[in-house]
Amino acid sequence: MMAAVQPLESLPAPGRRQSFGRNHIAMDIDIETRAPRASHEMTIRGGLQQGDARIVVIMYGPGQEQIVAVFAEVLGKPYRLKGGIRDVTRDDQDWVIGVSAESAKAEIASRNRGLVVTINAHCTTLGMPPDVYLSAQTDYEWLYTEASFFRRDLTRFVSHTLGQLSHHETLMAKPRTYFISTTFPDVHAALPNIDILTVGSDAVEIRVDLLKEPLGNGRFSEIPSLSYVGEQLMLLRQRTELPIIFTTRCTKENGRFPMDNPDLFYEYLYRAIQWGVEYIDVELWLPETIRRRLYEQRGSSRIMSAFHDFSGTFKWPSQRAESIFLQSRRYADIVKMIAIINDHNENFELEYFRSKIKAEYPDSPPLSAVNMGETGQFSRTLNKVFTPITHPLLPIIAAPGQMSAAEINQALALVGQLPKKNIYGITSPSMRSAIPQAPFYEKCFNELGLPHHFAVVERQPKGLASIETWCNQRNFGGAYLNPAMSLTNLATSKGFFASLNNGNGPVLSEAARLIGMVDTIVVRPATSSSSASTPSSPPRQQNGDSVGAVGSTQSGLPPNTSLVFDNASWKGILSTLTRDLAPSAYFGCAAVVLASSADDAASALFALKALKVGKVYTVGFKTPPAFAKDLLIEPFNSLESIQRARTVNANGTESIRAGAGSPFVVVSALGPEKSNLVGMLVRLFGSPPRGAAGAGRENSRRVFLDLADGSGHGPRKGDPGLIAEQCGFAAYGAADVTAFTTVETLRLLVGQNVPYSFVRLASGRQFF
Ligand SMILES: O=C1C[C@@](O)(C(=O)O)C[C@@H](O)[C@@H]1O
Repeated sequence: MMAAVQPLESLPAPGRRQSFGRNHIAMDIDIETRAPRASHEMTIRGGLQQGDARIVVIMYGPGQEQIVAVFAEVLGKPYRLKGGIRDVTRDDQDWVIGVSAESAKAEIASRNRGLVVTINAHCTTLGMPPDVYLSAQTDYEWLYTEASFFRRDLTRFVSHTLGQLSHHETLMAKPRTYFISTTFPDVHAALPNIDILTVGSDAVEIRVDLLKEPLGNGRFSEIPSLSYVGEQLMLLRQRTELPIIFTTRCTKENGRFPMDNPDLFYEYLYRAIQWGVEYIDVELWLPETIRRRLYEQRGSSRIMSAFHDFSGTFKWPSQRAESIFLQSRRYADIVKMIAIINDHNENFELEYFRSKIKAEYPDSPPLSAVNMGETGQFSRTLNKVFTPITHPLLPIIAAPGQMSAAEINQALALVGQLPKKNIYGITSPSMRSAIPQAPFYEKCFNELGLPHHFAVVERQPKGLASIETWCNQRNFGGAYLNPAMSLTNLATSKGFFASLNNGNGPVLSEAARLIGMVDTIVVRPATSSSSASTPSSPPRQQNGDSVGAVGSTQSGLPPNTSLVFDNASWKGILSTLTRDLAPSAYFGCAAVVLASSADDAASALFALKALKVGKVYTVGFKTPPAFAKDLLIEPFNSLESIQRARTVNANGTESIRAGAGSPFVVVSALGPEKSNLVGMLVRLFGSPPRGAAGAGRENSRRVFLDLADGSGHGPRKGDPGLIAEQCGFAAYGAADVTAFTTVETLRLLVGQNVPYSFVRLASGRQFF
C-alpha cells in the first residue's frame, strides 16, 4: 500500500511512490497552495521564484565601485561598470551593471523601466541622506555601512526586492503568525536582546512614529527624518532575519505621526518599499489615491491595511464593520482591524465577524483582527493571522491589552486549546556521544510559554517497536528523528504506523516522499475543530480530509489525528545555501554531491532541485530515479568525466549564467574517513582551468557545504572545509544546516518561529 501523500506546500511534480501499510492505495493529492502569488512569476518551491528578469543597475557613491561586485556575487552574475544608464542595452542581459550615482542622476528619470531595475546603493558613512533626487527616482535603495558590512542583509534585500524569495507565501501557509511591535525610540536599544525579543515572532514591526531622533540639547524632532529612519531600519535589518513591518501610526490611532499631511505618509511608506521592507502598514483613513498608489507600487512588499477604532463605540456585528473590511481589502494583502471594546461578549462578536468574512469573502486577503484593552485580550488568543505581540523587555506596550507570545500560549493552554504534549527527540545508539538537545528544547518551550514536555529517547538499532510506542500515545505531540530514518525502514511496520489511515499508513509530505528520509513526525489534530490551528498544530491542511488519521477504534492517539512524516533537513540546507547568496546564484549552475549512499544525498538533492540548479554531478551513490526525472544527473565515474565537468558548460547552453561551467556548489555528506577524496575534488573545482567556460563569474566565490564535518570539534587536519576556503570557496558546515533545520523542526512540531540567531545563541553554539 502507498502512504497517503499530501503536499504541505507548493511542490514539484510527484516522483517515486513509496509503499506503506497494507492496502497499496496511492493518494496523490494535487492541491495548489492557497497563498497569493504573482501570476507572471513561476513559483519554484515554497516561496522561491525566478523573480525580476530586468537588468540590475547598481548606482554607487564616490569610491564605492566595489559594491557592484558584491551585488553581482550575491546574485550569481558577472558585472561591468558603465558610463551611464543609457549605455545599458539588451546585450547586458544577465550582467549586473554599475553606474556611478553622479552619472546616473542625469538619466535616471528617463530610463527604460522595462529593461533595467535600478538600485541606489548608498554607504551611510559617506553621509546621510543619500542624494534625495536619486532616492526619489530609483526603484530600490540599499543603505549599508562600511564598518560592519552585512552580507546577509544584502542577500535578503536583493532576494526580496527582485522577487526571488517570498516570505509572505510561506507565512500565510502557517497556522498562526505573530509579529512583535517594537516600541524603542532608538533601535540600538533593541539590538543586544533582539534574539530573545523575537522568539515566537514571524515578523518585527518598527514603529517609525515612535522613533525619536535627537536634535541635540536634549531635544527631539517632531517626527524622525527619513534619513534617521533609514539608518534605524538598516540597523534592525542587519540584526534580524525576520521580515519587517514598517508602521507610521497616526495620532488618532495611538501613534505619533501627524495627520495634517497625508502625503507625508506616502513619502515614508513609498520609501520603505524602495528600501525593500517586507510589509508596509497603510492606514485606511489615508486618501484612496495614496492607498492605491502604494498598492500598485508595492513591488515585492506586501500591504497590511490598518484600521483602529478607539472610540469605544465600534460594533463588529454592523454594516460599518463589513464595509470597513471591504474598503480595506481593495488595496491590501492583509487586512488589519482593531477596536476598543467594552464587553467580553464583543470578543465573540468579533469571532462571528471573522467567520462570516471567511465564509462570504473566501478570496479576500487574510484578516488580522483583535480587540484592545484587557477586555479584548481574549481575542488576541484567537486571532491567527499576524497577531501583534509584545515582550517583557520592551520599554512600553504598543497598544492596550497587548500580550506576549508566552502569555498567549499560556492562556491557550489554560483553557484547553493548547494541551500539554510529549515531544520526543528520537536518537539512536550511534548518537550517544552527541551533545544533549533536551536543555535547548526546554529553553525554547519555556521562552514560548508552551506546556509541552520534551524528552530525548534512544531507539533500538533494529525494529520500530519503540518508536511506535512513543508515537502511539494520547499525548504524543511529535518527534524529530536524529539520525533520520529511511521510508523503506519505516515501511517495514506491521504495527501502529501501518494501521494508520485505515491501513494506508501515515501521511507523507512531498519532501519526505521524494527524499525517502523522515526526520520529523508531526501530529495533525482533527481539522474540523478549532484545535486544528492551535500553535502546536502543523501547517494548515489544504483540504478538509483527515488523511492518515487514526481510526476511531485506535487506542493511543486521539481519534481522527493524523501523523505526518516529514523532512526538515532539506530546508536547513536550502536556508544555509541562500544565506549569503540569492537563489539566482544557483539557477542553472552545476553542482557536485558526494555521499556514500542515496539516503545521505537525498536532502541535498531536493534542496538543489528547489534551487533549480542546471546539473548535478554525483560521487559515491546511485541517484534515486525520482530525482533523475527532474534533475540533470551525471555520475563522476572516471577522471575524464571530472575533467570534462571542469571545462564544459553546466547545461550545454552558451548563456553566461549556464556557462558557469565547472561546478559552482559542492555538497559533501561523506564522513571524515573520506576527507581526502573531498579535499581533492574541492581543490580541483576551486581552481577551474584557464579558458574554462564560466566567463564573467570569476568574481563569485564557489560554495562548499560539508554536511558531515563533525562540527563543534573545530577544524581538523585535512578538513575539507578549510581546504575549500583556501581554494576560494565560501564554506559552510553542519552547524549552520543543523541550526536552520532546528528552526524548521520547531515550526513543524510546535508551529512557532524561533529565529536562527536564537537557536545559535541558546544552544551556546556547541550543540551543533
Ligand atoms: O496595528 C497594530 C496593532 C496594535 O495596535 C495592537 O493593538 O496590538 C499595535 C501596533 O503596534 C500595530 O501596528
